Amino acid sequence: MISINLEKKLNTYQGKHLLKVFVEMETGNLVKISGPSGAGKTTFLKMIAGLTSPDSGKILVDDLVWTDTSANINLSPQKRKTGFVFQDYALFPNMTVQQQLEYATNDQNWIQELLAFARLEPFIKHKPSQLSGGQQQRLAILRALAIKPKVLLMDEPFSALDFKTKKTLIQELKLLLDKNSISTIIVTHNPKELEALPGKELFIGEEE
Ligand SMILES: Nc1ncnc2c1ncn2[C@@H]1O[C@H](COP(=O)(O)OP(=O)(O)OP(=O)(O)O)[C@@H](O)[C@H]1O
Repeated sequence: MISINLEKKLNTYQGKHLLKVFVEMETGNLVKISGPSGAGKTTFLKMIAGLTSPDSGKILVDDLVWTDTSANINLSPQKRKTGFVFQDYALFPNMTVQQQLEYATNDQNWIQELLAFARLEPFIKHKPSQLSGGQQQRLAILRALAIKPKVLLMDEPFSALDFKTKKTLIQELKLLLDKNSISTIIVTHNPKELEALPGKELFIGEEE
């Protein structure tokens, strides 16, 4: 069970805005987060990853406390082991497909399994600029999964892709998540595009 209850005052160009989110999910399930631009969706993911601190709140992951502001607990990003897939992929431009995965894990069997799953084996010697948008996004997902994350966080992962590539990738992601039972939180502008992925939907909107 994962329980996340966080509050943070955001400094937006329209003034202060209170981001307040409560979500509970079974381990291995998926939650889809949507909401208007600037609502704090990315900030919410960053607080889960430990990259930004909340003003108050608690994060519990399988009985382990990641954050508890009342007890002054805030685990480092390394200790949380979250996988983060960014909107712009954030791949290392000078590393090949294989090197990006080896940077994340030493487990060669797991790397081979991931590469086979994403059909990227023929491209292991390629750098990101030599890959299509869909292949780059597959690689970004594989790299996040390579560390065998406790929670996979995805920030608008499909927004840069065309409709057909998006649809194929979402189907692939569904199989991968089902097979490996990975708890996933995915942010989208457009919840409709994630219809094929079963999971709770949560809207982050205006609070104050
Ligand atoms: N550490 C922080 N402290 C206070 N405010 C912040 C912090 N980080 C971001 N913000 C502000 O919070 C607002 C929301 O940003 P965020 O990127 O989380 O929104 P979003 O919902 O992901 O938007 P988009 O859909 O456009 O990506 C922004 O105005 C930003 O300036």
